[in-house]
Amino acid sequence: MTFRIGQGFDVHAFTDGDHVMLGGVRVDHDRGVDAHSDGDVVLHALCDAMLGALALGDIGRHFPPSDARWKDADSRTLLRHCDRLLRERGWRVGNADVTVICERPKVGPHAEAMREGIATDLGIGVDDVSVKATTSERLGFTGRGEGIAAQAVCLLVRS
Ligand SMILES: Nc1ccn([C@@H]2O[C@H](COP(=O)(O)O)[C@@H](O)[C@H]2O)c(=O)n1
Ligand SMILES: C[C@@]1(CO)OP(=O)(O)OP(=O)(O)OC[C@H]1O
Repeated sequence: MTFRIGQGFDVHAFTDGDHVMLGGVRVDHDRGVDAHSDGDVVLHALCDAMLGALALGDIGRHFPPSDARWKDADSRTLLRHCDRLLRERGWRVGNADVTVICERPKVGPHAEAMREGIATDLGIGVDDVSVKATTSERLGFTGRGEGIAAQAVCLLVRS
């Protein structure tokens, strides 16, 4: 088999705080997110896409919320762990595409920094990583500003 495809989705509720972690980048905001780790929806969705591509389960299986090791964990650590799992099996991410869904914060000004960090962690080119954003036109939980969501797809190729 030459290719594998995976998709991932993650949500975190907003809570009190002054920043959110998105794609490994600290983004100043008037809310934080409720999470066991740093609550980075971009990296969690991407990890799930990578794991899903090889039918390796999900991040809750690999990094259980019941495990104190992942308390306040930097999600870049989780991403690099998932990358190792793929590479041990002879695969790497060919390209990945992530969409963040929220009214605020604005993601666009931070998208390049996210792409660069993700590309570094995955050992691939920045042109192989896409980070985009959309509002949900004020509809639903993201539209009401109750939480933030991200979805990701990735293609795996033989390393
Ligand atoms: N959190 C967000 C949401 C959107 N953007 C950028 O704004 C554009 C327009 O959003 P619509 O939901 O009205 O389509 C979108 O294409 C993004 O470029 C953003 O940066 N951060
Ligand atoms: C990342 C983990 C780590 O314990 O916890 P959370 O930060 O709460 O994030 P979630 O997206 O719910 O994924 C589950 C866990 O693997």
